[in-house]
Amino acid sequence: MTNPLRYTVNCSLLFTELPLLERPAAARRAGFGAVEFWWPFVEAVPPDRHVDAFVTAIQDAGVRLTGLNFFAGDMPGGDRGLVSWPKRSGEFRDNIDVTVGIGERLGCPAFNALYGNREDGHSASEQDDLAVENLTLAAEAAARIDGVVLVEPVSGADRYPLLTAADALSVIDRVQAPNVGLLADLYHLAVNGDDVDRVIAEHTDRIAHVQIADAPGRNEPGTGTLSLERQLTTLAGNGYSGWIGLEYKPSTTTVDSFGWLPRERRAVAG
Ligand SMILES: O=C(O)C(=O)CO
Repeated sequence: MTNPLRYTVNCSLLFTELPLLERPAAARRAGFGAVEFWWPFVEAVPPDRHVDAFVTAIQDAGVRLTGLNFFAGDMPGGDRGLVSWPKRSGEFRDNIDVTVGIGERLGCPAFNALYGNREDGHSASEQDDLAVENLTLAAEAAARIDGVVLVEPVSGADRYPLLTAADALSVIDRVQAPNVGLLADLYHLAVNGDDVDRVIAEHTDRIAHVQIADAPGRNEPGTGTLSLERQLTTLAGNGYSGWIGLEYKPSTTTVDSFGWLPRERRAVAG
């Protein structure tokens, strides 16, 4: 790839060969200077010692944390966030200060608030109204540390209602906070049938974070049919200067899966 973009390793999908706390150092050894994580604990409010161990692992590795997902429920079990869930909204609210607190300790600027699947017994509008309230609370907390809250269209979850960039942007418009932005995962958008080139052409200014994987397969770039190199170059040309999250499932070992990205381009300063 020949663009000036900055890459960050998603240590929830990469380096899963290793215990979670060893992954930041492994990313550093592979030549990267930045990592991102899905919520790294099993509960919304983990014990302080678990939070401290996570913070220390990142500090000791000498990498920066560029993104952290809020608690999103049981992800392996199919949950995709609590933001719009009436029954578990309290857990999301309790989690806001813990997540932003970790961000404050590590200088992390971006927090991904997965929206939540549709739930039986609650109307879509009830869930959407709750999501706006919760995203507003999250945005207020993140603003205290100049952070941004991300809203992400996701594929592969039958009852997750945000599939396209337009779906996420309509939520963001309702929240009306300046620090809520689109997480454009080029893999999820493409798999959901969105017109990724058009999203980039029309909405680069609303994209607060980008993630990539190739499709089909959600493996490293070059394993599928997506035009990731061209799309990242266009994003950069349109003024996107944020991080690119490598959020793919390595088709081989994690270290071998970085073959597509020359080592000298892995840890760009800044
Ligand atoms: O659930 C997923 O696949 C995600 O990308 C969450 O950030």
